[in-house]
Amino acid sequence: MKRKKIYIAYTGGTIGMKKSSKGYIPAEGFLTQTVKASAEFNREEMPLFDIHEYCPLIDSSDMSPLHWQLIADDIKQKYADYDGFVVLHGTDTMAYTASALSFMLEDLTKPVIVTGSQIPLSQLRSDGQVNLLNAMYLAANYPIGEVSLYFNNQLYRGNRATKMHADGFAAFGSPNMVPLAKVGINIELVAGQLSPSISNKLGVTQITPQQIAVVHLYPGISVELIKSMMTDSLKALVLLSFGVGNAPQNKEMLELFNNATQSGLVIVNLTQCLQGSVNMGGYATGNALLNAGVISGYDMTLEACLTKLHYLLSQNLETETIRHLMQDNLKGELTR
Ligand SMILES: NC(=O)C[C@H](N)C(=O)O
Repeated sequence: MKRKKIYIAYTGGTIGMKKSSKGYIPAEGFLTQTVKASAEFNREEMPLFDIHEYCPLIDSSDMSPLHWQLIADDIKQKYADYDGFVVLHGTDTMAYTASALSFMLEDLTKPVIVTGSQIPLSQLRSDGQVNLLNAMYLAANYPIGEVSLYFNNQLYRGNRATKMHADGFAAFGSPNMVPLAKVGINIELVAGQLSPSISNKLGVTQITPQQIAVVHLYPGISVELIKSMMTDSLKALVLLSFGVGNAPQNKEMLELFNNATQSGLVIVNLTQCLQGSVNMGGYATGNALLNAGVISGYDMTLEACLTKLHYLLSQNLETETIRHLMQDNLKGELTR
């Protein structure tokens, strides 16, 4: 059988880093040489691959929407030449990039798997080798036509994943959705669907950086503080509320939200809880937000919500359309 071809977009992250006097920093050429020289990656059962090393390689804390655009455009340019794509990325903002790509890549039928590691390949006990090897293997043999995130034996939907552990190998979870696949002695497809037909056509929606505020409510939070964030250039505000979407019944705050939504600000209600969904009909404290024009983010992760807002706000859509689409399931990012 013809060996599949995988394109590896290597953007940076711990996986290819080396020690320096200031801590780990990206090391040019190191990962590419290591992987190319490794017998394991070149076994017959493995796909053929090309690695495109980005310049400069970055720690993912330095990622921005401009980088999401670079990665999406890169995949589009190479789309017809490869069977699948692996994006090597730092773990810190990996879930944001995976979510952003899931919205930006339109009519995707080939697998795009984002992965990385907690310990660099250059160090003892690195998780980089298994993560990359499995991601490449899955991209070649389990063509799930969506953006996913592979880490520690689990393949998650990209826009459902979130970083859960700062220093453990099980760095990611998907609190509101079962994984697409589990990797053990056998590979088990759970929610993942193999692409019924593969096409070489791919669309990319251009995104631009947007002014979006995130307010994490806490008992006694000052309304003045929230007000200070609501400048004229603000396009959207994500409210991280209590429980099923509740907020203090503070008249001044509700008035502030009401006036803001009436003048076109998109306010999305997400729960601070890691699992479960917003239901503003559950309590009077949530209902008051609904009456102030706040919309539900259902069970989206913050990463999915923020990147979806970037995606929609970049498209010259009417505010009402954005509000409507924010509450629709566009790429499997929410359950309703
Ligand atoms: N494990 C990692 O990759 C963390 C690193 N700081 C990054 O996100 O680039």
